[in-house]
Amino acid sequence: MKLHGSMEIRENELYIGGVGCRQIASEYKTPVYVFDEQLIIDNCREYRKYFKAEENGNRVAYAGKAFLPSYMCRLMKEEKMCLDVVSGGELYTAYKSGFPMENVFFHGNNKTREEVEMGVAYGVGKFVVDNFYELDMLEEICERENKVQEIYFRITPGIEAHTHEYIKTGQIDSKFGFALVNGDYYNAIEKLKEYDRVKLVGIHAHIGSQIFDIDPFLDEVDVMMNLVKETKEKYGIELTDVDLGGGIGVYYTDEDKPKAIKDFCEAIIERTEKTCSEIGIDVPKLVIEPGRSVVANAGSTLYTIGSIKEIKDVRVYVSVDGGMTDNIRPSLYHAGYECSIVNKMNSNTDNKVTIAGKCCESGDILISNVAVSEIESGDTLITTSTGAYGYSMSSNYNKIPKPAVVAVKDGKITPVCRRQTFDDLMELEL
Ligand SMILES: Cc1ncc(COP(=O)(O)O)c(C=O)c1O
Ligand SMILES: N[C@@H](CCCC[NH3+])C(=O)O
Repeated sequence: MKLHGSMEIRENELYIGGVGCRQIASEYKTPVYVFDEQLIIDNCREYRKYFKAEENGNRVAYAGKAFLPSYMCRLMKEEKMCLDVVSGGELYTAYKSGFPMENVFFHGNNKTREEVEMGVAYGVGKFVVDNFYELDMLEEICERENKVQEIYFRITPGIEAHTHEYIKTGQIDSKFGFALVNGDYYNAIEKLKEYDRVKLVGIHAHIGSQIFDIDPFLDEVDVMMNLVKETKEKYGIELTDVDLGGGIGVYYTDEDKPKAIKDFCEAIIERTEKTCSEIGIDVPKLVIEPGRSVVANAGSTLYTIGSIKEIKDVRVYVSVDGGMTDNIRPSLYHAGYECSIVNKMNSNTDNKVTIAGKCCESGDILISNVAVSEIESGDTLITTSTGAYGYSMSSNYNKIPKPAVVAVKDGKITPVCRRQTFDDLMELEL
């Protein structure tokens, strides 16, 4: 198992942020998500530095869909990050946490009237407008509220990225954005002539998630810069901002070969400058929206092992006290993970087992055929890289309460979210 960020082994036991994993498990019970705060901070600083946030005024917007308790909103504010939100719930969390609303990008392919009204009332920096329905509604609400709203158009650039079918977004057949091929982007620009409350200042695209190859991002840069030029020439509209979305892949298992944040940012900036100079336009302000690459490796999940079932000549099922309710990604995307027993870090064997969850679904398998040390019931198992799309996609299937979340740094544990109780699960019932 690869050690990320501040992880270290002391006398055969795994420590994160200077805290022993057994201590966390015993104080907070299991399952529990553990976040390495310093690693989140380091990732944000790396992004801001190499994306030239200070130097060029480019912006790095953390994609809150990956993990957004108010703890993250506060941390992102401290780290001078912007925020990408996609729903009223995320927007509300940011607002209540005191996140500066002018640094919020409001996404979503079907924002409701209530959400659009909320965004306008809170004063979000940019609406990333996805479709004609939203554009009309936003103009009408801004007119009523006597406000002017800066917007980006989300476009579908027609770029195929190599990633799981469910997390591709940039291809032509997509529910997101105004397509270029069918002329919808140009029709949307024409529509702006009738409107004076929405002000188009930029374009946005997002080609998918968990992408390792930089080339599709560079193709995206070219499409976007050419569109900036065309929009100016055809319509006289000066687009000052280009938002390239998120999607940079991370390490889950040794099959994944991610690019360093530095290399990714430098390649994007270099290509933008080159293309802009070739086609003769000013370099716009760039925005990127990383989610996974900010928090995935910083998060881990601790479980307690219960039943161990050996089916001779077939498989050994090792069941934990969580599963698809706290990590849906293996069932949904066949995502791979690594694991270890937290107090047997130096004693791995070749014995292969399958780590199963406790849900009433045969597909509730967290990791298949993984080699771990000798396992006993009661051991604490860690799965790493669960920081992105783990807690945020968790559910109460089988009426299983959501785990607690803690952050660790410099030997201290900070509670982030409390564990749900059975009473919480009945709270909505009338
Ligand atoms: C519009 C948009 N921006 C940013 C992201 C964040 O992507 P990732 O977590 O892969 O960096 C996503 C999710 O794929 C997205 O849909
Ligand atoms: N939730 C997905 C990624 C979707 C990204 C959001 N557009 C995952 O866990 O990989």
